[in-house]
Amino acid sequence: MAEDNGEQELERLRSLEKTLLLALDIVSDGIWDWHRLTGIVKRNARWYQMLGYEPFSLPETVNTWLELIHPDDYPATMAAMQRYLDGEAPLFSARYRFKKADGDYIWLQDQARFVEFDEHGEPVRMLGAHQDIHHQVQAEEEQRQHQAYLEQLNRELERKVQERTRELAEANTALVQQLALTREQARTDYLTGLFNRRHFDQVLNEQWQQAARQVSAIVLLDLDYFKEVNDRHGHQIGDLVLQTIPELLRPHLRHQDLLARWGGEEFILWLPDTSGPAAMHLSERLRHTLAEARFCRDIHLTASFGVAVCRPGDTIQQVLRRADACLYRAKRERNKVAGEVAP
Ligand SMILES: Nc1nc2c(ncn2[C@@H]2O[C@H](COP(=O)(O)OP(=O)(O)OP(=O)(O)O)[C@@H](O)[C@H]2O)c(=O)[nH]1
Repeated sequence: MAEDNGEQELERLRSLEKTLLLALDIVSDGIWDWHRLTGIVKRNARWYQMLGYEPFSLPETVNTWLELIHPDDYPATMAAMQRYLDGEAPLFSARYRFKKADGDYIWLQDQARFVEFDEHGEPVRMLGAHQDIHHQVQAEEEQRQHQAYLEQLNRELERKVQERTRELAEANTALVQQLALTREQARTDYLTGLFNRRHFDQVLNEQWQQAARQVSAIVLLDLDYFKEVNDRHGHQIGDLVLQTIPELLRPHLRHQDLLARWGGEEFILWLPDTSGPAAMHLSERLRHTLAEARFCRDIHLTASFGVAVCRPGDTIQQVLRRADACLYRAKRERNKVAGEVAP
């Protein structure tokens, strides 16, 4: 009776194992079954089919497995197995390339664990399942390459954007510099470096209303007999002399005084917050300075000055006309400062 029960139990277990193997067969592409004591490794027909070998054509040993693993994946696979054997992992799990019958490799996912132990608890049987993940790995690799390509494109784009931004910034700086230069040139007399007549007019117009509330003066300065300098020494020397004028005048001026070339050998000064007598006094100093100066080629030169005071209600033109009239008077004698007769 007891024997019968034992037989039935064995039969039940065999049937259960068959069922489990069938289930494994469904969820995997190949099953391997390693008996530790004999060293035999059984592989099912699907395992051979997956790899393109004739069913059951390879030696049923562990070496068959070891020889078919791609050399590059071998160390990591062995390390995974060692971790499981050492109890560091709950099951053996590794992903590696495996050689097919045609010599190509396919990517496999291999998972296994011990399923039987002897009476001392030592494992005697390991059951494993192979999964063909070749397409999945290929897709992952393609995805990785695509991602790397996109990142490369992105870096390239960023580099180009940076380059373009730098170029634009440089172009912008050059433009700003060019604009500043053009503005500077537009208001500067090219020969003397002084403000030109246009800029003098502009500044005076801008500040006139404010200036009209305080006393100020305009001085016209015209070099005497300058034609003779040109005639005797040539136009280039004449230019040099004209270029020297600002250096001689500037030391006597304040920063708020506006000096400009009015045209030819004529200069103009606007002296804000300056009374008539103060303007006359300054003009005398300037006249004296020019008369004392020695220009190139030991040229002596004098200048005549017309000084007009800005009164409340005056227009610029009125003051300029008066300064011109004074200059006209000074020119009668030359090397002379003429101011307005007090009304
Ligand atoms: N070298 C040079 N000469 C200039 C320039 N602008 C004007 N002149 C000269 O200045 C001279 C002015 O001559 P005039 O108007 O007769 O006056 P002036 O000889 O100074 O005589 P007065 O003003 O009457 O004392 C002319 O010979 C012009 O050619 C310039 O930029 N460079």
